[in-house]
Amino acid sequence: MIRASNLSFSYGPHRVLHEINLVQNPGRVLGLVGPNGSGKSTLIRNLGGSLKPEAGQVSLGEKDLADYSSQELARTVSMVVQERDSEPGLTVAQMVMLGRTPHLGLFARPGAQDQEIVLASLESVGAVHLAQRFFAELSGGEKQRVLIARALAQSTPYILLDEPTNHLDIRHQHELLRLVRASGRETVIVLHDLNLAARYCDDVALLDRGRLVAQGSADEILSPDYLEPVYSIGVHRLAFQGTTHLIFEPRDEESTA
Ligand SMILES: Nc1ncnc2c1ncn2[C@@H]1O[C@H](COP(=O)(O)OP(=O)(O)OP(=O)(O)O)[C@@H](O)[C@H]1O
Repeated sequence: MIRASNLSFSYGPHRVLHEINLVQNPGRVLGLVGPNGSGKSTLIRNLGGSLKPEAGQVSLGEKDLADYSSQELARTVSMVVQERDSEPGLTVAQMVMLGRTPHLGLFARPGAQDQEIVLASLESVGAVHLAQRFFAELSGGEKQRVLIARALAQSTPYILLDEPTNHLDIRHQHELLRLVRASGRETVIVLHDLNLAARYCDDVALLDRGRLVAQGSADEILSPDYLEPVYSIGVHRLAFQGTTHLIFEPRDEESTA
């Protein structure tokens, strides 16, 4: 279980998260959704410990995040965030091996088991053929899959993903989210695509301008009542083969229709 209690966060003087109370329940994939700038990336970084709350706290399982050592934290939670600066000169295999670092002793070299885990992680994202390529030279979608493989190789009970489907083609978007669900890890995932959230998240938390508007089952939250005021767009729901699909209608079109 991941829990944020009364979490507030500011960049300098600008408060961007206001007293967030959020729970990822065991075994349930939690999606974070909300318009641009609503605070999703900032929140997920607070949940993973790369940003520290200004007030309130985060706990992973029974333990407060602030009580984890950095190595213990790296064995507990992996994060996939938007890669800004690629590590120069690293091959894909070396990049994924970085995920094993928290499990190696001081000065220890990766062993056969680490190599196997790296290979299995690359296999699971369909990227074995890229193993000897330089990471920096990959396409956006290839890089994204390698970053997921690195997080899987980290073998943590918790995984946090910030827009992991960014850059991926439609088949890889679905494959990736299926894989994340099947990995059985406690998962929080930022998604812009509300239809992907409807299909792959059990629960959804909706953010708007740094505040948590609502949290509940995906079915409850991904509905016109919650989405229309936050996104200022018409929302319709359609059931197709047992899955909810959302159809969006810009307000301008509505008024000119
Ligand atoms: N490093 C930073 N320094 C100052 N302000 C920041 C920084 N990063 C984000 N912000 C601001 O914090 C607010 C929340 O940004 P955040 O990236 O968390 O939103 P988001 O919901 O992930 O947005 P998007 O959907 O556009 O990716 C925004 O107003 C943004 O401008």
